[in-house]
Amino acid sequence: MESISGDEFDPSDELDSNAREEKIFVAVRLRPLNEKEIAKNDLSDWECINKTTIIYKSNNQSDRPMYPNAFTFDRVYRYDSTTKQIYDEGVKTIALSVLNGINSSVFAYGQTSSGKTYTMSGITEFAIADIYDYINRHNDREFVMKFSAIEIYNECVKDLLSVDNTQLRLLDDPEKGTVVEKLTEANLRDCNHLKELIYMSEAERQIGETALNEMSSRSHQILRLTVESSALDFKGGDSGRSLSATVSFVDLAGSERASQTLAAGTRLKEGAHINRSLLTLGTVIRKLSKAGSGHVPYRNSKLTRILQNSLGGNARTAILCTVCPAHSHVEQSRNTLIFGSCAKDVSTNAQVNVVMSDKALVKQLQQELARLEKELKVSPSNDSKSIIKDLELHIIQMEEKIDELTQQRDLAESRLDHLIQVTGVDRNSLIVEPPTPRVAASLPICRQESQRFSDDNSNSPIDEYSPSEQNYQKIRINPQDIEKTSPVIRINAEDETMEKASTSEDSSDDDQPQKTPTVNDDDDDDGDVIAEVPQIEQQSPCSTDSEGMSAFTRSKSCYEFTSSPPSEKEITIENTNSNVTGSENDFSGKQTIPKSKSEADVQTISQQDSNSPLSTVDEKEVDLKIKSSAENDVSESRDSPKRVRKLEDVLYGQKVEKAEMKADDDKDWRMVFEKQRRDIIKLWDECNTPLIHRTYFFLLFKGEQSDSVYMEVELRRLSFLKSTPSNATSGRALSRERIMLSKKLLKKYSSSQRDEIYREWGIPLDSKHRRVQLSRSVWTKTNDIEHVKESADMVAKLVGIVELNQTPKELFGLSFLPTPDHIKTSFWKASMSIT
Ligand SMILES: Nc1ncnc2c1ncn2[C@@H]1O[C@H](COP(=O)(O)OP(=O)(O)OP(=O)(O)O)[C@@H](O)[C@H]1O
Repeated sequence: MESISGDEFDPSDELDSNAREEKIFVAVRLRPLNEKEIAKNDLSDWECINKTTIIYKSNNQSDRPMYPNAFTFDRVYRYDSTTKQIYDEGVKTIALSVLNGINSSVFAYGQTSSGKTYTMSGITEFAIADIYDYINRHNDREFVMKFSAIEIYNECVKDLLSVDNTQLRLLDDPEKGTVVEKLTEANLRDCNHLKELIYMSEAERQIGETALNEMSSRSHQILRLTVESSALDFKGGDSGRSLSATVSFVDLAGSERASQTLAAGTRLKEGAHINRSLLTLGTVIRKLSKAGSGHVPYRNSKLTRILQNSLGGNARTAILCTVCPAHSHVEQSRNTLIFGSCAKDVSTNAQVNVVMSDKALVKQLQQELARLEKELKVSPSNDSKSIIKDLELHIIQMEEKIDELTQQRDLAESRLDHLIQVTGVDRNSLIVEPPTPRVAASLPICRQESQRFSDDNSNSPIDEYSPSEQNYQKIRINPQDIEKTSPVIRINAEDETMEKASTSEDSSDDDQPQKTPTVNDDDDDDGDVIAEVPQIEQQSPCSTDSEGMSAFTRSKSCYEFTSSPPSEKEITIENTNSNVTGSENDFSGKQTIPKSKSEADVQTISQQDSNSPLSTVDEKEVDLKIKSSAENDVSESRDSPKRVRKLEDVLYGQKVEKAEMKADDDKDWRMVFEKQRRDIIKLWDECNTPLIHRTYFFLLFKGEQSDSVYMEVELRRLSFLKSTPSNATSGRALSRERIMLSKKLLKKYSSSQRDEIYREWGIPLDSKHRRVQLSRSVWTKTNDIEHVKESADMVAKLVGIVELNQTPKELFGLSFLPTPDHIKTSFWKASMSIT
C-alpha cells in the first residue's frame, strides 16, 4: 500500500446547502503488465496520450481496427502513476465532501486483476488519513465517526464486521433509501480503530484464486464511513447545525470471462453473479447517462439497490476504471472504457445533509442550558427585570382601563346631571331605594307629565325609608294632571299585552305581594311610607279608581317597572304642587318613587317637559343608565339606607361639581369676552366706526354668554372692514359725528352742567372750543376701558340712548337692518347705515 502524503484538505469552500448537480468523476488507470503477461509477451494495446485521453493502439497489424479507439475521461493514468496521484487529482475532493455533509462514493470498476483492489485500498487509506487529519485540525467541531462494511457475494449481502455469516436484508427507508437491515455500524474511536476494522473487513471478504488473480475478489465490497459533525460552540454561524454524510469506498468484483479465469464450480457460479450484477450496474449507468431514457432498474441487483444514491442520487461520485493493458484483455478493457464513458455522463445531485442527531440535540440542549445558567449567574436581576417589565405593562393596561371607566363615569354623571337640570328635581326631594335583583332586571321608566312636579319639587319632603314596608312602588298623580299629561305617559296594545302576561306570570308567585303598577288608591299600602300620591293602576289602565283618581296609561317602561317583584321597597315623595287635588290622602302631592338610584332616575325623567325634543332621547339614555345602575344596585339591595346615603352623596357631589364647572365656564367666557371687547374697541378706532354704533354695542353687550355670537360677528365684520379700507367709514364722517355730538352737548346741558362735564373729562374750563375738545376726546383711548366706558355713557347721554333694554341685540348680528321703532334717534339710524 502506498504511503499517504501529509497534504491537508480544507473543504470549507464546498459548503453549500443547495443541491448541486454534477457529473460523475471518471478516471481510468492502466496498470502495468504483470509478470505473467510479460512472460507471455503480451503487449500493452492502450496508451494515455494525455491526461484525459486513452487510445487503443494495436501492436499486431493483423488485428482489425477497433472503434472507437480513443476514450476521453476526466483523467487517465498511465501504468506508472501512483494511487496518491489519482487520489489527489480528483478523488480526494469528492471523498472528503463527507466532511461537509455531502455523501460521496468512490468506485473501482474493471475486469478481474485489473487493479481495483490495489487502487481502492490506497484511495481508502488516503481518504481516511485526510479525514482524520481534518478532524484533528477542527477542534471547534465535534465529530462522530461510524463505520460499516458489507459484501455482496452471490447476490447476498453480508456484514463484514460481524462474525455471523447471516445474509442481511435490504430495506427501503423513505428518507435514507435502501438500507441494510441489522448492519453493524461501528463507532470509531480513532483512525487506527478504523484501519483495524478495514483490515478485518478485508479479511472477511470472499477471496478466491483464479487463473488471472491469485487473490481475486469474488464479491463486491462496500466500506462505508459515516461522518457526523456539529459545532462545539452553538453561538457560531452554524449554531446547532449537525452534518451527517457517508463516504463509500466500493471495490467491485471484476468482470471476467470464464474462459479466461478458467472458473468452474464455485468460481463459475461466483463469476455468473458478478457478471450479472455488473451488467445491471452497466445498464443503470447507461440509463442514467441518457436523460429520459426511462426506468432505471436499480432493483435488479442488490449492488445497484445499495448504490442507488451514489448513482445519480444525493452523492458525489468518482469511478475509477482500472484497465489491464495487455492485448489479451482488449475486449474486457474496451468494455470497461465504454462503461466509464457512460458513467461520466451520469449526473448526481449532491447536497449538504443537515441533521439533528440525538446526540447533537442533547449536546445543543446541554450547551443552551449551560449558557442560560451562565447568564443567570452573571445577571441575576434579569428575572426581576422581566417581572418589572410585566408589571409596567400591567400598570399601563390598568391606567387605560381607569381612563375608560372614568370616561364612562363622566358620561353617566353628565347625563344624570342633565336630567336633573332638565327636570328641575331637587336632589333632596328624592328618596331612593335599591331594587331587588328582579327589579334591577326589569328597569322601570314611567314618563309622567313633568311640570306639576317640577313646579314645587323643592317642597317635597323626603320620607324615611322603612325596610319593613311594602316592597313595591307607587306613583300617585292628580287626575287633573293625568288629563294634561296623558300624551306623555304612553302605552300601546303591545305594552298592555306584555304587561298582562307578565302580571299573570308574576301573580302566580304566591310568596310575593302583587305588584301595583298603576295608581294605587290604598294609602295604607305597605309600601307607602309617608303619604299617598296617585298611583298607577296596573290592572286598569286609564281607569278611574274609587276615589276619583284617574289612572293613566303607562308606558312600556312603566310596565317594566311595575312588573318588578313586590319585594322591592316603596317610598314616597311629597308633592306640594297646588294643582294636586282629589282626596286628601291620595292627592296630597306625594309622589311615590322607586327607592333606588335607578328609580330615582325614573322620577327625574318623568318630570321632564314633554315638549322637550330631548324627551325621547333622554328616555333611552335614562333607560340604559337605569339598567346599568340597577345592575350595580343588585349587590347592594340589602343595604338600602346606606345605598340612599350613597346616592345622595353622589347627587350632591355632582351638583357641586356642576356648579364648579359652571363657574369655570363663566370665568373662561369672561376672559374671552374681555379680550374680544378690547379687540373690537381697537378695530372700531381703526375703522372709524361711528361713535353711536360703538356706544350702543358697548352698552348692550356686557358679557353674557349669549353675547358671544354677536361679539364674534362684530369682530369678523370689523376685520373685514379693516382689510378692505374702501368699505370702512371715512375719517370725515367720524369728524362730522363728533361735531354733531358737540352740538348735542350744547343742546342737552346747561353751562354749569357742561363745566362739570369738562372737569370730569379733564378739559380746562378756560380753554377754547371745550365742546369740540370733549367731542374729540370720546372714544379715543382704546386701551383704557374706563375711558371707553365713560365715552359710551357720554355719547349715550348726548344722543339720548335710554332704552337699551328695548334694543334688540339681533341688530348687531348678521345684519344691521331695520332699526326698531322704539329707537327714535336719527343718529342711530345713521350710524347703522354707515356701518
Ligand atoms: N497499478 C498497479 N501497479 C502495480 N501493481 C498492480 C497495480 N494494479 C494492480 N496491481 C497488482 O495486480 C494484482 C491484481 O490486482 P487486484 O487484486 O487489485 O485486481 P482486482 O481488480 O482487484 O482483481 P479482482 O477483481 O479479481 O479482485 C495485484 O497483485 C496487484 O498488486
